[in-house]
Amino acid sequence: MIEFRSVTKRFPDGTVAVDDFSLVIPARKTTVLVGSSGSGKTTLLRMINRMVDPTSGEILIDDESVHDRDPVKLRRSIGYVMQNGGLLPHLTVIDNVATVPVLTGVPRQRAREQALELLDTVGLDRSLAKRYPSQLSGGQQQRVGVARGLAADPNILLMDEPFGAVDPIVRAELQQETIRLQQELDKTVVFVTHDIDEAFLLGDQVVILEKGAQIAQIGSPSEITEAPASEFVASFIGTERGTRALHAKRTGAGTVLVDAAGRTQGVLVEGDA
Ligand SMILES: Nc1ncnc2c1ncn2[C@@H]1O[C@H](COP(=O)(O)OP(=O)(O)OP(=O)(O)O)[C@@H](O)[C@H]1O
Repeated sequence: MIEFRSVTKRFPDGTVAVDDFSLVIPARKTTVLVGSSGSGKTTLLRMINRMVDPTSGEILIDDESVHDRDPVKLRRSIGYVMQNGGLLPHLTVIDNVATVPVLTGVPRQRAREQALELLDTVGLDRSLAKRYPSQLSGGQQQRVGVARGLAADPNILLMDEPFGAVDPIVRAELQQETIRLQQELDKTVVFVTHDIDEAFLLGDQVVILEKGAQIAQIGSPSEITEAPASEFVASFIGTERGTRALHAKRTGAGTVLVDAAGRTQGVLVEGDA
């Protein structure tokens, strides 16, 4: 479990990126922080692994303040996946994945074997292991980024707009892979995005943020769609535009619920009555 207690971050230039933020992030679930650009999502994420330290307040992991942890060790024990994959351009795929384990003392050969297994986990062919990041597609680079984030077998995985830079089809593939990985690996995932559809697809808990990381609403995707807490949330999730309005559609396989764009959102379970 990760807990933010009244956390504020004021940068030296006076910008208050996060203003008195409190949140409990349950273990082994995916929590998505979603909000428009500049709402403080990245700053929140980076305070978990101490890439950024709060000005005031506390962040606890399993009831222990991160402030009492060595920042380097803490950072290596938490997986972090960045938007551009965060790969080191001068290292091959396999060495990119093996870097953190080697730094923490795993023998190089063992770390490389584990790295190959991780390529399987994220759905990459092992034949890519010797390539450099520039020789991969954007989607492949993101998968390597995820493998890298998982390399230290962390309990916590932080993902910062990891699929922001890939095309919509690859993005959808990566989202499905993320769902599969989460079921398989059972990590505490904190995922940042500005895409509400991605948030609803991946999040067990979705936190909608306004400027200064003010929480506009927090809940499961269905709790939020069924009862948006404010005009802001309603317009953010698009209910006003009607894009999320569901209607029933009969198909050969039964009745499904589709949204305004024609995407299937669920299957209607019909009772006997
Ligand atoms: N090092 C810094 N110094 C000064 N201000 C900063 C710094 N880093 C971030 N900020 C400011 O803090 C606010 C929140 O930034 P942050 O990157 O956390 O937002 P975000 O929600 O992740 O945005 P985006 O989706 O654009 O990445 C912004 O106004 C940003 O300009």
